[in-house]
Amino acid sequence: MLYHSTRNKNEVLSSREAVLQGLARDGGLFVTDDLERAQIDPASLKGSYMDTARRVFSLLLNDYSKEELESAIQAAYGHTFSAPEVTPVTKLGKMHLLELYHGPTSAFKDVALSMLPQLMSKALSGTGKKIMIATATSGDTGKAALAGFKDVPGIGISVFYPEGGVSAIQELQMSTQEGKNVAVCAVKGNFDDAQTAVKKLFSSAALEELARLGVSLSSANSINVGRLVPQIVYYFDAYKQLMEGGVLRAGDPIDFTVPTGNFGDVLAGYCAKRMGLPVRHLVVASNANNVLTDFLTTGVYDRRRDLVKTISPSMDILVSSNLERALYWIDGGNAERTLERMKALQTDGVYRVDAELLAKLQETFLAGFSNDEETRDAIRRAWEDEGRLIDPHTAVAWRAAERHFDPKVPMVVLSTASPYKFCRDVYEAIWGEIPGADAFAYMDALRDNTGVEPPKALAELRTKPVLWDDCTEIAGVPQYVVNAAKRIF
Ligand SMILES: N[C@@H](CCOP(=O)(O)O)C(=O)O
Repeated sequence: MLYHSTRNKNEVLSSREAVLQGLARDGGLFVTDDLERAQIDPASLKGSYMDTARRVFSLLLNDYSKEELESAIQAAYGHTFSAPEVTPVTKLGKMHLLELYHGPTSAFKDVALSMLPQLMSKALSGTGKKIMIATATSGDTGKAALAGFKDVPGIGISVFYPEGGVSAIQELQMSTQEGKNVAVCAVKGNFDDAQTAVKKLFSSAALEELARLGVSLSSANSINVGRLVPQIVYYFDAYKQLMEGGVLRAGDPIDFTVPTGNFGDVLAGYCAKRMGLPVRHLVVASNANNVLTDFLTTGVYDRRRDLVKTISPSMDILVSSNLERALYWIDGGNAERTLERMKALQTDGVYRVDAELLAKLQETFLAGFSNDEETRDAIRRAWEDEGRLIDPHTAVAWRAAERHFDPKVPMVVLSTASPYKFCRDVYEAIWGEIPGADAFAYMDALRDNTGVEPPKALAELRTKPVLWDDCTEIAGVPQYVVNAAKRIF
């Protein structure tokens, strides 16, 4: 399987090269034109999560050897997830919940970020190369990337998160990170600023400075194809679990609702569809930063608005990077038009797609958004009516799913994080404020009121020393990465 940029087809890379490089030189994202050749018959889905992973990886990452993939899969999923199914499907009222938060850092990012370090290490092996990873996070990717890459030989990682723009627990997860090859820094700006700064690194003087140190740059965000591929697995695996549970038969349609920020997770569902999974609709669920709902309704992508801080901070994003891949594919693989749109987004902050392309997008992608009040209401209803404790991002998705639910087609809501990452907002949504309480008092109160135990790694944060309190202006991101590389290598 070969990969090239969404913005031009001239630079062609193998999957291991694309994984190592992260982002194309022209700023585009790596895509393959051969998804339709990578078919998986739903009737053939059986066995464990690792069996499903083997199927998907051997098709999309076929320049890795069978032995390399096997050892990566064992390391990623053999013992790191607390659920035997890795990503179990459970019930939430008349819908299904795909629980993606049983990994080491309690967010769906663990599924891919347990695998990406394996893929990078194997691609690096024997080359003598060193890699510096720069990652922007609105809360979840950062910690999962730090945990995944901690002390991986030949690889360093720096993570940038918006100051005051993540939950207290998310910030502590990152600021207490140990490891000789890591760096964690808040930025004076929002996630979009951080992500733009990281993307610009790939065509900046910092790239040359890193090269002089013998270091190449890469990314652990979902712009890296090595993040996207592992996320395709759980769509197939959810379908398999529903077949095994007698909810559907091979070939029956299925709908998914995905809480969406950078569009990587929902795009993985779209890839699964193109690979033969009978996905009918993918509901794109947003919070008050509803740029995607507007786009999928009107065809106008307009980021010229203020970013709103919400109780679902991981989705506080206005530039959804992976939409670029969806547009490339759905527009028939047209790199020129993708480039034009992305240029317009960069220079004018807006682009429009024509009615034909909008109609094609709407065949698969539906949309819906919730403000914070509606999100709190959904968290409370999930607990009081269904006995399920859900995090704010899952609550946003559940509300959007309710709006698009069709009783004839199973609806799977992606549950992307443990409610304990957002214990204050989750508790307050159900029982109201505890005056003067800190995040851990809310964690305890949530456990006492629900009987649901917090993940051990989150509970242990209360005694961990803070190791990182760096903060930089956005303009300081390149130098921070270079300095981190000098320290690490
Ligand atoms: N929601 C993300 C933002 C980055 O998304 P990614 O999937 O591209 O890494 C986060 O929690 O950091």
